[in-house]
Amino acid sequence: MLDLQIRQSLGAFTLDIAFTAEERGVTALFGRSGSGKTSVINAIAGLTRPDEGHIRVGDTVFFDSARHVDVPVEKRRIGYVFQDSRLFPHMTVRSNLEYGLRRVPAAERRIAFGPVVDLLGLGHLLDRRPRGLSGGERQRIAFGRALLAQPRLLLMDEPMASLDAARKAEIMPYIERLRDEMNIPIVMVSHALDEVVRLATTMVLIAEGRVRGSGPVGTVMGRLDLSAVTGAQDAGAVLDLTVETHIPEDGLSVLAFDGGRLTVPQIDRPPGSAVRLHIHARDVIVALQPLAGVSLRNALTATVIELAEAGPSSADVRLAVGGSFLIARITRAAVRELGLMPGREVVALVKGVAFEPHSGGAVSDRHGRVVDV
Ligand SMILES: Nc1ncnc2c1ncn2[C@@H]1O[C@H](COP(=O)(O)OP(=O)(O)OP(=O)(O)O)[C@@H](O)[C@H]1O
Repeated sequence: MLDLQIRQSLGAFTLDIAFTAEERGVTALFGRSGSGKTSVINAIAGLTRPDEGHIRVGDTVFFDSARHVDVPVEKRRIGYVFQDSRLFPHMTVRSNLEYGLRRVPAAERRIAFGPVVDLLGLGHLLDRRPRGLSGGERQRIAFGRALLAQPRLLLMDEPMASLDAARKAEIMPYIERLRDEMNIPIVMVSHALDEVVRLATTMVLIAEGRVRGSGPVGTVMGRLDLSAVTGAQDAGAVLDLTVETHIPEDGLSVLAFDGGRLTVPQIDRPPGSAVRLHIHARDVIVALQPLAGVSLRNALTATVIELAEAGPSSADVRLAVGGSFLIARITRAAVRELGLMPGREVVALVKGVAFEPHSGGAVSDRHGRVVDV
């Protein structure tokens, strides 16, 4: 368990942050510029000192003001990856990587050079120098260097912010592999919702130095009160499903979760794989009963949980589907005409989904694409 509770005055700005997160996977600190995300990871790294509170990772206490614990930066064994890779330009890729390894006594090394090079696809780059490599390649080397320093925790501050969309698409699968195969907790700062939805296990939404919501991504994204913080354009829910079966003759895959099944264009992952879907509120339609004679295949039985205004003419409807949530953005006139209110059973029709692969294994080129279903 990652357990953080800190108060810290930074000039006129006050950071007052508390959250817990699973150690497994990626904890994403998400918020606008200036909300305090970097200040939180600087405190975790030990680069700054909170006025009070505690920072713990599992049994390891980095900071605890009540117990006068403040482990110095170099003893925390935290890997830090910045927006720009900060590699040594005069050294080869191999030497840059070995720099991480050499800082740890041989007896304490449990992450070895070869597997990290394989994991990050760096084998063909070892004799090159950082100059001339793409931004994505340099960032992969920075991940490798941080990993080889045998960290207890990996901090990533906007690791994709300086990359264009194509490079970002290239590097995301490597971050997924880090997440799924290395068994090191990762705390990542991001202000890009697509990154958070794709990579995060736990999402911590930060605004003005405070946590507005935290928990599993699907739970945080499914809250209507937070859609203004995440960005109204992006309102929508996240579902974690499992590939149940493929229907090759129709080019379809059937995905299952505790609220039912969704049929999507065939995806390149074996049955049993975990798949994450980002379902935008504008792609969900609400009906009072199952519709006959429509081309949409995906209809889920749902219960209205909550309604909120989303604009002069629109409303967001939060729907429970099994243990998961969907959000539908519809007109306020429709809310009135359908008599929608909390507790009402409805049918949620899903028009489109975006794939966000969320487990190890091969990543196909379909991932990340928005498709109509
Ligand atoms: N040492 C400091 N002294 C005074 N103000 C500070 C200090 N450190 C941070 N701040 C202020 O704290 C606020 C939060 O900064 P922080 O860099 O943590 O935000 P952020 O969410 O990471 O933003 P960005 O995405 O732009 O990096 C900002 O208003 C910043 O100016």
